[in-house]
Amino acid sequence: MTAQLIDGVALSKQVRTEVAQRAAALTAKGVKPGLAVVLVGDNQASQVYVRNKVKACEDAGLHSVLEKYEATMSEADLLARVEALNNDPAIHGILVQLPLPKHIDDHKVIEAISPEKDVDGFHVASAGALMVGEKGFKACTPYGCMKMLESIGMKDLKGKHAVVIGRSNIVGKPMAMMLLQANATVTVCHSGTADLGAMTRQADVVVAAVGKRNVLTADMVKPGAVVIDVGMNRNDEGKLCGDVDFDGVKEVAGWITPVPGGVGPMTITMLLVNTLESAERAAS
Ligand SMILES: Nc1nc(=O)c2c([nH]1)NC[C@@H]1CN(c3ccc(C(=O)N[C@@H](CCC(=O)O)C(=O)O)cc3)C=[N+]21
Repeated sequence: MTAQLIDGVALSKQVRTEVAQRAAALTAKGVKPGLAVVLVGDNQASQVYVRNKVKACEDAGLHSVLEKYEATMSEADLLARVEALNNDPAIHGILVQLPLPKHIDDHKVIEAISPEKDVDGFHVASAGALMVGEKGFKACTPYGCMKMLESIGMKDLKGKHAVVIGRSNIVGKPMAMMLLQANATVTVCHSGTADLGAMTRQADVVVAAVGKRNVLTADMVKPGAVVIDVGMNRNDEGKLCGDVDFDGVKEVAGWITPVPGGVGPMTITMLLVNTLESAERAAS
């Protein structure tokens, strides 16, 4: 193995300690940061993620509320709950867990969240703010990836070429914008890209965010490159794995993030950071 590991658990611990200190200071001033997590339906994976988020809040001294609803909940009822949370002064962040049941329009629900409480960074106003370099909540997963780069001395990416694989609204697109903001030269690849390997072999930083195993293999990586794996898949044995062929790529890359223990924990960490900052803004 030539690559060094970027440990998302260790980095999370560091950042969450800071969050806990700032949350305690704010609480002492009478404002306890609060996150509301809304879960509709009984998606197994969602139950686990949501529990992890609530536990992370508790550990950092944030107030959290978990609202669970039946899969049959109407869209109108969900929109009414979001509106109530928008108006609840004890709540500084609102997260509506995706995916939502099919009869509910997720776009409509996300747009109903007040941008001041959109700690997921999914609202059009948050995406727009990122696009034009204004203040707004950054989507937690790409934000966590940027923190990981910062942790290895790559806060400024001037002169570096970053290749993002994937163009989703929640990871690929905001990731590209954040890398651009950090002065990288950015290429976004996707299912319509003719020769993915030709692109990734030029990259100093590769971010894989497709949701498919082995999208990035050793032959596609420039020696010494930084490889960030956003994927969350199951292999044939049912084990959690990313989009990157970790065993192959770790022999070529300079740095690599593991799955599990990489981007996932950082996503939750940045959710705490956003919630804390929302509360700090509300208190000032
Ligand atoms: N409104 C909304 N916001 C989200 O941020 C959101 C969402 N909906 N829907 C689902 C996805 C998924 N997601 C994860 C976050 C952390 C881990 C995580 O911590 N994973 C651990 C392992 C967990 C395990 O063992 O299963 C790791 O990678 O080490 C996973 C998945 C947030 N999501």
